[in-house]
Amino acid sequence: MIQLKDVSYVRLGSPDLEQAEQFATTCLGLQIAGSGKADLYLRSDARAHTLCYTEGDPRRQTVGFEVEDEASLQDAASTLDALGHAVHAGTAEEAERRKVKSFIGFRDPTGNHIELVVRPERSGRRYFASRDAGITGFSHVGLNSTDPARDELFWTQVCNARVSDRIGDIPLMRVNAIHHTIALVRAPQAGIQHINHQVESSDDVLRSYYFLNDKRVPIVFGPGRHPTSGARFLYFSGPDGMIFEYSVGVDEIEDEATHRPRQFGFEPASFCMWGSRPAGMALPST
Ligand SMILES: O=C(O)c1cccc(O)c1O
Ligand SMILES: [Fe+2]
Repeated sequence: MIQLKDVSYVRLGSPDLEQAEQFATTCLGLQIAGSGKADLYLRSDARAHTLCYTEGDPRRQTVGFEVEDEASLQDAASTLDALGHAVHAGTAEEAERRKVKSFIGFRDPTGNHIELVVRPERSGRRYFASRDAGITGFSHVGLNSTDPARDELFWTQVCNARVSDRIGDIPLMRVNAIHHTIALVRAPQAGIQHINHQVESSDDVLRSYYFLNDKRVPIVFGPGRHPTSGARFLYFSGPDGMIFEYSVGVDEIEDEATHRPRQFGFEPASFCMWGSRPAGMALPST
């Protein structure tokens, strides 16, 4: 069994790195952590980077998850290989570009690009936001799934994710005590459905709502509150149509051994207990 420790980073292709940098620094509130030939590194917490824009096709989207050590990585490679997933062993140069010791790449059953990494770098300097959005860190991703039931089995039975709750057939899955690190969302093709950063307080969520509105950044859902994790949230869209979420107050699962996933209906009230409706997001809006 592959044991995921945490989500590490997202890599997003973008045809326009300048526009991506502008959005990430002046709207989202990330910190530039440097740039390579065709890479823009961004920080949101103590890690050396949690988001990397790389020049290219915006359909190239990758999520990296941390595993314990080199031996776990080799075990993971064998497990995936035996299950018929083509495994790419990251080269030294590729690992350097990801600021990790080593990694492997593969595709989940939907075709999402996933990387497993060992020893992702942290920074000795504290994260210093380019705009004070109140970000405390990169926390979870929504992943497209062409078959959520099949993909839930992959993430839970092969990667040791645990289902915290379900909305319809969408599982919210954890890999540690945090309510969820991976949410699957039904979609016709692979891709990252949203990228979540935690913020410090509800005030930050609402402040950003007004700030982003002023900046003409499209708000696609919220401000609202998820009945599942309990988090107050705001979703808005960024470069290349990527959706970003701020949220605060995500529950932790107190007792790993006894927690049973709750089933919520696939309806608006399951996504927002305050009555906010998604606009331009693949969620039930009526
Ligand atoms: O936080 C949640 O519970 C949640 C629920 C549905 C969709 C999401 O993106 C979430 O983060
Ligand atoms: Fe989310």
